[in-house]
Amino acid sequence: MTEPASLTPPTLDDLGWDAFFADQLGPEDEGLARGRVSAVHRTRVALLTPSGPLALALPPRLGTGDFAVGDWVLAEPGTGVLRRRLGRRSVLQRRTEGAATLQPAAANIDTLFVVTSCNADFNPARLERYLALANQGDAHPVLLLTKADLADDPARYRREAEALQSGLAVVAVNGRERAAALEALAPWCGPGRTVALVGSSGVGKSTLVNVLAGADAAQQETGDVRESDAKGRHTTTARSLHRMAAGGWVIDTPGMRTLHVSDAAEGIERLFSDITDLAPLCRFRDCTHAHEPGCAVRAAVADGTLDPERLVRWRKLVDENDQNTPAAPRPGSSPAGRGRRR
Ligand SMILES: Nc1nc2c(ncn2[C@@H]2O[C@H](COP(=O)(O)OP(=O)(O)OP(=O)(O)O)[C@@H](O)[C@H]2O)c(=O)[nH]1
Ligand SMILES: [Zn+2]
Repeated sequence: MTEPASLTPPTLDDLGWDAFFADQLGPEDEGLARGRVSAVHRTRVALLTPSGPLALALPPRLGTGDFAVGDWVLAEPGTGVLRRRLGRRSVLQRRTEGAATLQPAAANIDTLFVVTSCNADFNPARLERYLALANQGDAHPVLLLTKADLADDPARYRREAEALQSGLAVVAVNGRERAAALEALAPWCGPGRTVALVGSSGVGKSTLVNVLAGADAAQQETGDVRESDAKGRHTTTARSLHRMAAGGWVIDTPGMRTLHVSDAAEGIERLFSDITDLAPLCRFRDCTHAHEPGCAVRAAVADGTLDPERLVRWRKLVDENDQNTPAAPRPGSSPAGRGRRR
């Protein structure tokens, strides 16, 4: 009799180990356990390794906040004592209220599924924030449209979604139709691949995680558990890595709903490449595309090739990002001189 897949420890390849991580090893790392962070709790970090689960033993000075689900670490076999965390290929991070530094939420993700339903939840400005986050963290975004079955004109949502970022893959998916959903998402979910889901409450993320990860996700938090909370709050703060039926891994990412962009200038630039690609054609090199003569961006709005609302949203997001991103100290500027009036 063969063991159920969920009881067989994954191989390194299964876990997503590849040359990017192998290249970070030196001779001194010989014999260390290579583990992938499967859950980050307030006081502990859980690993998956080819020899089974392992609890990471952290030195006293290190909090669990330095780790993200999906991270790769080297630890002493047996004791689980941390040696070091490996460099990340991608990371989703955000600044939480009052925090000075960015908090990593998930690491080494290949694909970020940005989930929205085809109804009032569909909000370009919010979706653009998620896309900027994915771009900035080097995770490839894919937009998932749920509840197309309930929409009068699902094609309209698809058109609007495709216009959010050049080349963006948009997939209509209904988690209540298991086989079709698995097939639609298969390109991103195979062995060694890691996906994460973001989107607002009620769009169908839990339903999709359950479809993708089946029994593995059911052991953890489910929509049922959360619904039992009368105030609609999450009953857990942990994020975790679930093995998908297709061989890859899915990270559910609670706590990434209210999204304030910061430190995401490059992600925003990629998102709005239709605007940023035009900027070099403006007469002034530092054109703000607001009032300057010879502005190629406003010309594109005038001739109908650029949606004026998109320009408004771009400006808002850039401003928000500037406000939330602590300015790097400029050479030669003293703190006292910075805010001075002339
Ligand atoms: N008709 C239809 N219903 C859907 C679809 N996707 C999800 N639902 C339903 O929408 C409701 C919300 O789905 P959830 O998976 O709990 O949504 P969620 O995004 O996880 O929400 P939170 O748990 O609050 O984060 C459930 O009743 C699902 O059955 C879809 O494509 N079509
Ligand atoms: Zn301009």
